[in-house]
Amino acid sequence: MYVNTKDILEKASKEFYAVPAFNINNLEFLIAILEGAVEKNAPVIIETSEGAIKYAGNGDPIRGAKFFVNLVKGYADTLNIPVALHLDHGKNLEYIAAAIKAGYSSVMIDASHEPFEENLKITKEVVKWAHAAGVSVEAELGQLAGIEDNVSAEENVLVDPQQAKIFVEETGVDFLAPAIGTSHGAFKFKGEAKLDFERLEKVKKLTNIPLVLHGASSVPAKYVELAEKYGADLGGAKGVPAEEIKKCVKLGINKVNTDTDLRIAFLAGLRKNLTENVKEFDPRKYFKEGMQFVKDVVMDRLEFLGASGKA
Ligand SMILES: O=C(COP(=O)(O)O)N(O)CCCCO
Ligand code: NA
Ligand SMILES: [Zn+2]
Repeated sequence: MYVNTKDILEKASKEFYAVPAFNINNLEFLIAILEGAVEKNAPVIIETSEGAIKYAGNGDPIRGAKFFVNLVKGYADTLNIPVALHLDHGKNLEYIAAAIKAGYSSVMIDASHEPFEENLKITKEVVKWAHAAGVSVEAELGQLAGIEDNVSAEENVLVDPQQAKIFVEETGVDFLAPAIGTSHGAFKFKGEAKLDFERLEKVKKLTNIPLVLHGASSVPAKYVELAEKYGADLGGAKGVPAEEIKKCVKLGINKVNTDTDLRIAFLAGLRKNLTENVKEFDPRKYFKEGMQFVKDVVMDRLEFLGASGKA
């Protein structure tokens, strides 16, 4: 069933588990994710970046947003697990408005690159709009490094826990993404993964709302190696070890954004299948292996985040 993101995350926050938010750009990833969540009897959040909406709407945000709401709601309403649709990294008010109007469960207003007061002001506006339409809101404090889609920043700016308390009280935001050292994309961390757990613990205590971990892909070596075996060049790819993410969940992270892991898994399956079936030209056949790998990553993540069986 199609639900509000807040309902999924409030439950997770109370019971200290996390729900993955998986990015999609097409039908194949959606099917793989939802079938994996059904198999694990788990809640799941589907999210689209503004770039995904632009892609699906061929440049028109209203068409793209409606496309994804109808696709996700249509599929979710035939399932017995809770499914939410979230706008990831909303920066452009035209896209945020299109998502709210189309019927997204929630939207992120990412004004984290603005000074604190500006971020607070913009977020307050979006919360008013979204709540009037029954849509929940995510915001970000601090900045992640890393480039992906139209989301980029030079270096990490870690969240200030005192600011987080004020921010949540003043804006009424439903869930918050505190920057604690992760970054987007397949090439995270210069050296070892370094997440600021003390900072995270303080933010949870001071805000007491569901928290979001961005840049949470683990970049599993087995799919990197398989993709490279069939011609990809992902040299130096590195992610957040699952154990580190599990520590974050224990400290109050409840939504775990995952995009890169699905991209690499699909790439590995697609390259493998195309190489091994040179006569195949039916996409329903040559996409299958990539979809299976995406489903495997989804089920593994639902398991280690503690979302399995929580539908
Ligand atoms: O935080 C994340 C996930 O990051 P990753 O999967 O790269 O670790 N996202 O918000 C999804 C990707 C951003 C724009 O495409
Ligand atoms: Na988000
Ligand atoms: Zn992100």
